[in-house]
Amino acid sequence: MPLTLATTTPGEPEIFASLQGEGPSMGQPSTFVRLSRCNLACQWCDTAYTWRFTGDNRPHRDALAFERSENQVAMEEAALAERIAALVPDRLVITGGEPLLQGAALARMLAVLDDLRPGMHVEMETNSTVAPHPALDARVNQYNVSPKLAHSGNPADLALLPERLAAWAAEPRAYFKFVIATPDDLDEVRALRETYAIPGARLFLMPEGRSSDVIRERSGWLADFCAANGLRFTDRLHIHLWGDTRGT
Ligand SMILES: Nc1nc2[nH]cc(C(=O)O)c2c(=O)[nH]1
Ligand code: SF4
Ligand SMILES: [Mg+2]
Repeated sequence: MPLTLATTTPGEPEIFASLQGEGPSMGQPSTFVRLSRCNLACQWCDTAYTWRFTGDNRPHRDALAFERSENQVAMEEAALAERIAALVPDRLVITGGEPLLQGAALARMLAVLDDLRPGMHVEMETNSTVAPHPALDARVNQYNVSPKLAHSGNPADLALLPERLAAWAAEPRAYFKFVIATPDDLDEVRALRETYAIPGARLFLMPEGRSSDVIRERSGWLADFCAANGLRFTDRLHIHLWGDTRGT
C-alpha cells in the first residue's frame, strides 16, 4: 500500500529540505515529508489542504475547500525513501495532516531509508490522538506532540484522549507543543499538565499565527508567561523566514 502525501502543486509530493521551524529542534536542517489526511479539524489549521476536501464542511476559518485530486498524491514507500535519501539533511521530519494514520506504511518506508541512509534522525509531528504503529515506533527518535485545545474547535472527546495523553507524558522521546492563541488557553494547559504530570522540560508553548505580525504580537505575552512559569517557548521560525507557504 503506497503512502498518501500532500502536494506542493498538483501531482508534486510535498517533500523538501528546510529548517525545523518549531519545537526542540528549531533551526536544525531537516528534510520534511507532509502526509495527507487528518482525523481532526482545527479551525485555524494552516494545512487544511491535507484534509478539507470538497464536501467536508467542518468549520474552518478560511472556509476553503480543496480538490482532493489536486492536493493528494500516492507514492510507493521505496520511491519516497529514495527522494529523502537524495536530499542533504541527515534529519527527517514527518508531518501532515496526521502522519500516524499511515503508521504501517511509514515503518516500511523508514526500513528502506535505513538501508539507503543509515542513522538518520527521525522526528514525528503528531496531534496526540493516534498510537504509533509498533514497527514505526521502533524507528522514531523524537515525537513532537501537539494536543489540540478547545480553541481549535475540535470536541474534547476526539482531541484529548486520556489514555494517549498519559502515554505521551510517560514517553521520554515525546515533547509537547501547545498552540496558544489567547491567554485563556493557558489555564487549559495548566490543567492538562497537572492531570498527566507532563514534565516542564518536555513542554513547549507556541503562538498560533500564520503571519509574522500575529506571531510577534502573541510572542510578547507568551514569552513572558513562559519565563515566569519555567516553561519552554518556541517560535514558528519558518513563518518568519518564508511566510505561510507550501514546501517551506
Ligand atoms: N520549516 C518547517 N518547520 C515545521 N515544523 C513543523 C511543521 C509542520 O507543518 O508540522 C513545519 C513546516 O511546515 N515547516
Ligand atoms: S491536527 Fe494538525 S493537521 Fe489536523 S486539523 Fe489540526 S492543525 Fe491541521
Ligand atoms: Mg505547519
